[in-house]
Amino acid sequence: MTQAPQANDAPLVLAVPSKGRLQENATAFFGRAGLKFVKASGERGYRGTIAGVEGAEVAFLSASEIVAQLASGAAHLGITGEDLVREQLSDADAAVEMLTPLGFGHANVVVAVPQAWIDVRSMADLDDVASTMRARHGRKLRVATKYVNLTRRFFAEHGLADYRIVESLGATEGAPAAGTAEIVVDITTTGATLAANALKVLDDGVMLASEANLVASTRAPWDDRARAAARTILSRIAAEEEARTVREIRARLDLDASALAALTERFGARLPFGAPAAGAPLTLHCPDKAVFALVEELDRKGADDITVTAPTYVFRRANRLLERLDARI
Ligand SMILES: Nc1ncnc2c1ncn2[C@@H]1O[C@H](COP(=O)(O)OP(=O)(O)OP(=O)(O)O)[C@@H](O)[C@H]1O
Ligand SMILES: O=P(O)(O)OC[C@H]1O[C@H](OP(=O)(O)OP(=O)(O)O)[C@H](O)[C@@H]1O
Ligand SMILES: [Mg+2]
Repeated sequence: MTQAPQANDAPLVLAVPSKGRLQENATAFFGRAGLKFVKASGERGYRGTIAGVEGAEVAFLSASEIVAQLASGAAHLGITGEDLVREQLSDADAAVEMLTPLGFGHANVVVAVPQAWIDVRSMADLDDVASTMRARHGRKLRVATKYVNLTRRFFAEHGLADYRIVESLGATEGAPAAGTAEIVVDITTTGATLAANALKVLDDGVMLASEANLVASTRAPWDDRARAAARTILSRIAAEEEARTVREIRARLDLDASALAALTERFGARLPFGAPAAGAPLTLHCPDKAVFALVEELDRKGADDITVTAPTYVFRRANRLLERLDARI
């Protein structure tokens, strides 16, 4: 049984991107879940709280610092890119639990070569280039990247060994033109930066398809107070997520139990409030994709006043996010 949270327990630390590509989307994401950040004044805005949530502190950090704080246990929960988790943590599966992808911050980590290399389309072709360079000129292929670990792993999987990494912490795509490397490994979304630098992605050169994730630390001090705050936060996030993908359908229609069961089964719907009493309206929750097919079926069965709404939140006892967290801490 869980104890009542103690006031002197450590609070939950939620790490949120404070700059860069993920910041705006992360704040909007929590906002939709009814979680509003309040910046602590006088602390230069690096710390804050969540309006109406006891026992939680917000740390505003860069996406990469968030990974470090989750790994050390200084933060309990954080939003960051999967690319950074995979790059920065060699023991990601032990240190953190990826609770859920968030549907924003999509970007691919890719191997890109000069467009002028018209015969080089695959990692196997690149391997040939690297071997030839080594044999003919005694030089190793230079790869500019900040994704050192992901690159080593991916190249090893493709049996490519004749290369050298040139660590790059900015303007990586410019390295081939500047003459500091032959090829690059970098992150891309639109491909505009690669194109502007006359680079192309190899056909099998997508190392990782990344997006922003809600990530939990297994090493943070999960006192009862932090657990209680996590419960509040994750139940709101799950309630918003469930609501976003569900439609509520109400209708005037009398069906017997077996017809109702067949209907819910066929459309992946639920009866959130059970079978209606005689004469009472029928209420269904169905996946948004199934809504019109279900409406048409209700119509065929003689229903009237079929009313479809999108709920704001659906709080359910079964919470996938909490279950994932509870399994790890
Ligand atoms: N087009 C993109 N380029 C880079 N990162 C992207 C892109 N789209 C989404 N991301 C995600 O955003 C994360 C943070 O990148 P961003 O460049 O915004 O951070 P930053 O705080 O500016 O850090 P840095 O100074 O190291 O770039 C990336 O690791 C990746 O997960
Ligand atoms: O495929 P695209 O849509 O063109 O995006 C890719 C570019 O965006 C990122 O840089 P960012 O703007 O974050 O600058 P940074 O290198 O200073 O992080 C990334 O490092 C690429 O250079
Ligand atoms: Mg950046």
